[in-house]
Amino acid sequence: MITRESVLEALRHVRDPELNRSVVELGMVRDVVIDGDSVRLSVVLTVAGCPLKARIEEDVVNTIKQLGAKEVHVTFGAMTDEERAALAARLKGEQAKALESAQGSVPPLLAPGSPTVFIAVASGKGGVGKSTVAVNLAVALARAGHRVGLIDADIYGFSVPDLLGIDQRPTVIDDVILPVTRFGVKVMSMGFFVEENTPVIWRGPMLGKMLRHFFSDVHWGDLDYLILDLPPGTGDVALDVHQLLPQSKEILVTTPHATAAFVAARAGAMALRTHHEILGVVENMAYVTCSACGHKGPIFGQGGGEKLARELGTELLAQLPLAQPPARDIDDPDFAPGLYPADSEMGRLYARIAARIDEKCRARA
Ligand SMILES: Nc1ncnc2c1ncn2[C@@H]1O[C@H](COP(=O)(O)OP(=O)(O)OP(=O)(O)O)[C@@H](O)[C@H]1O
Repeated sequence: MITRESVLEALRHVRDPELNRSVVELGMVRDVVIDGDSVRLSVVLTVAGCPLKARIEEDVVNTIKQLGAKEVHVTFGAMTDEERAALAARLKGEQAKALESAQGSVPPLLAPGSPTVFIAVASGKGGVGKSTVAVNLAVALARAGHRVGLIDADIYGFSVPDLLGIDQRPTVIDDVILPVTRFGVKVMSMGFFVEENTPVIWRGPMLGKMLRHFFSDVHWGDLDYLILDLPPGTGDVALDVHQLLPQSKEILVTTPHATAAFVAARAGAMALRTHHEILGVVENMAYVTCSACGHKGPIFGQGGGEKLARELGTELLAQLPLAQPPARDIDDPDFAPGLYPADSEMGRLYARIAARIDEKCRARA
């Protein structure tokens, strides 16, 4: 027999996709009324117009039907301002607990004992594919079952939302920001907070502050990896990230051209000075594969990645070909202009990089 208690018990397993908490635990399930094999209830969302409403409804209905209910009627409402403030305070409290023993300005997730591995993706100059590597690496780690976050720290030149095809904005509960989840990766970008394509004209200190907010005010939940797409070069923001994340590891992206590798070496030298462990070098746009005969020919020079890895005393993680993600219907909800499918050659190369990185990080842990 279906009872109010059995419904609530079953719904404990339904999670709010953004907060990754049980909808019952979050106090979202109200007014459960049972009438034979018909169940009525209301679900209060954190914010009206929550983009994940349809998914929550589907999960709630399916779960209750599994109890044997023939009809399930769900009505939706939104939390009151007071309820939302209380929830935000609770989320902040949890975040604060994780940093109880953190010192100074060390961000929450870096509290001693936190298992999250930070990986900054850096390059000497722009346009070498740093953001593409950051995005595809993050998704490859998520595809392998890891819990992954991605911060677009390239504040002036944010491109992560575009590469991942994100047009959604993050949900904000009072002053707590919930990252946007796409392809299993929790994403935060400056691009979410500026008007369509307007230039960011903030100066260094404000940018540093923004980054700190990305750590302290974003509800990341538990993460295995947090990937940071750094701005190119060795400017203020990159330096800020280095200081902000003393335990971060680093990946350097370069093209095979000797000049690109020379410039990338400067970014690498900064990582070494700030005692960041360099996990390896990714040489991007290393060659083109002839579609007729399969021959792999260099196009932007040769040897830059290997030379850079040698100079920095690290390994060359991969040489990636010049290849665009396959064109897809732009209205396809799974379309992401900068993401390579898991079953493509590039997808497999990224899976290999992710596995190697995981192996290295685990070995250290
Ligand atoms: N291996 C590749 N093959 C073909 N195109 C690529 C490859 N890697 C990146 N690109 C393309 O090159 C362009 C620049 O890539 P991306 O934005 O990732 O570079 P970036 O180094 O992050 O640049 P910036 O720092 O200026 O943002 C994009 O259009 C991207 O789709």
